[in-house]
Amino acid sequence: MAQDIRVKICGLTTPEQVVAAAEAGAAYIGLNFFARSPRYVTPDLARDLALAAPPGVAKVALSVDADDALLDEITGTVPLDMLQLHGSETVERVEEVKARYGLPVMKVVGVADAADLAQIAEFEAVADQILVDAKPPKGADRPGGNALAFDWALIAGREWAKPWMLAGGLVPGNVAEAIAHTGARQVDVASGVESAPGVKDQGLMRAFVEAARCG
Ligand SMILES: O=C(O)c1ccccc1N[C@@H]1O[C@H](COP(=O)(O)O)[C@@H](O)[C@H]1O
Repeated sequence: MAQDIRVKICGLTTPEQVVAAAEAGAAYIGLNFFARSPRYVTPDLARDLALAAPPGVAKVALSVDADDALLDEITGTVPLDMLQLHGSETVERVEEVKARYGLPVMKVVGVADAADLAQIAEFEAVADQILVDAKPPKGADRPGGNALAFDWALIAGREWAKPWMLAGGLVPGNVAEAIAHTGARQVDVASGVESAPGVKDQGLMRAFVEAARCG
């Protein structure tokens, strides 16, 4: 039986990819403003992508330790539903961003071992959602989008007060198992539905959403 799982497809770079993600059943699309990412988009391109999204699909801006100038430009150019903070932003910075832009904030917590989970409790006090992602490997040149999974057993059976998403190394072939292990009701994917870095594949997006919902 189909489960009510919400999927975020992150790092879309063309209007065609946005339409394909929505048709595949994505509840959220992610627009990536981290300049070193193969999924990076300028605010002007992101505006076109956001306008290509059908009503009901939430548009999420991913940034990494962005200053106010960059967030001012992004939020002033792109119609958005949520800000995803994917760097080493503090609890105080999350509060500032929420107050300044009036948008829901999803804070990312990178997990490699049990000690990292303490951060979730800190951030759920201030963020609207938590994205639980794999911690990047040493020497990685970006803090996410590394096709790396963490040990899902670390969060099996955990419950948090705020809505949360699972990310990190998810692909059509493992997303059902990840959901079964962790109890996630929302999942996020970037590299796992691509034919090349930054190029989303319609068939993989469909397969991912179907696997997430149907197991
Ligand atoms: O996708 C990126 O390039 C990226 C760059 C910088 C920060 C975050 C990034 N992506 C986020 O990471 C998760 C997991 O990625 P993956 O599925 O393991 O490739 C992704 O869903 C984005 O939210």
